[in-house]
Amino acid sequence: MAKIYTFEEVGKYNQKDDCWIIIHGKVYDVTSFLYDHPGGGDVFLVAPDEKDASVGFDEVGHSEAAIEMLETYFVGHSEAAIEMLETYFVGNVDGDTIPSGTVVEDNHTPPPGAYAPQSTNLSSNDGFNLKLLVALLILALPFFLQYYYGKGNSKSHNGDN
Ligand code: HEM
Repeated sequence: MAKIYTFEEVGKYNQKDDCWIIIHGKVYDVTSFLYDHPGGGDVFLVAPDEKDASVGFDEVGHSEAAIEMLETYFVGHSEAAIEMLETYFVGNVDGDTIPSGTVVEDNHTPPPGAYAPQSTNLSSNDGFNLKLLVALLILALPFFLQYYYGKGNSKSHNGDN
């Protein structure tokens, strides 16, 4: 489970050699990015009560590449994000029933109602439909053969007559 930080805690990381920022409920350590950020380091070195940069980040209209870069600096969730999760909480999932290989990294945890399990079901449905089709074709094969040879025989009879 990713660590949870309070807004106040994040506000303390406000130095050039240790700088954190909050974007959409997630906390990022951008120290190593201060001098590389195309938009400059000043956007990160802000007053403690301005540490939530979600609006600024969105308003710039950052590229897909920039959004993917966020993961590199992820250190944990903000308290506000965790409180938001509680709003949508309906219950716990039985861990034993989750298929192996579907567990994701903490920083990729899908929000409630995410689509991953559904897509697994879809693909297994596709597999089932294909098997059903093949089985039906195999079952229907004798009828095709009978029809084909039956037709052929009757043709040859007609020819004889
Ligand atoms: C960890 C967080 C951030 C990352 C990884 C990031 C990354 C980037 C990248 C890759 C670009 C180049 C253009 C693009 O690909 O969109 C960019 C440009 C820019 N960013 Fe950020 N950014 C972050 C946070 C912010 C914040 C919080 C602000 C302002 C509140 C900001 C303001 C800007 C501006 C103004 C530019 C445009 C620079 C220019 O083209 O002159 N960025 N950022």
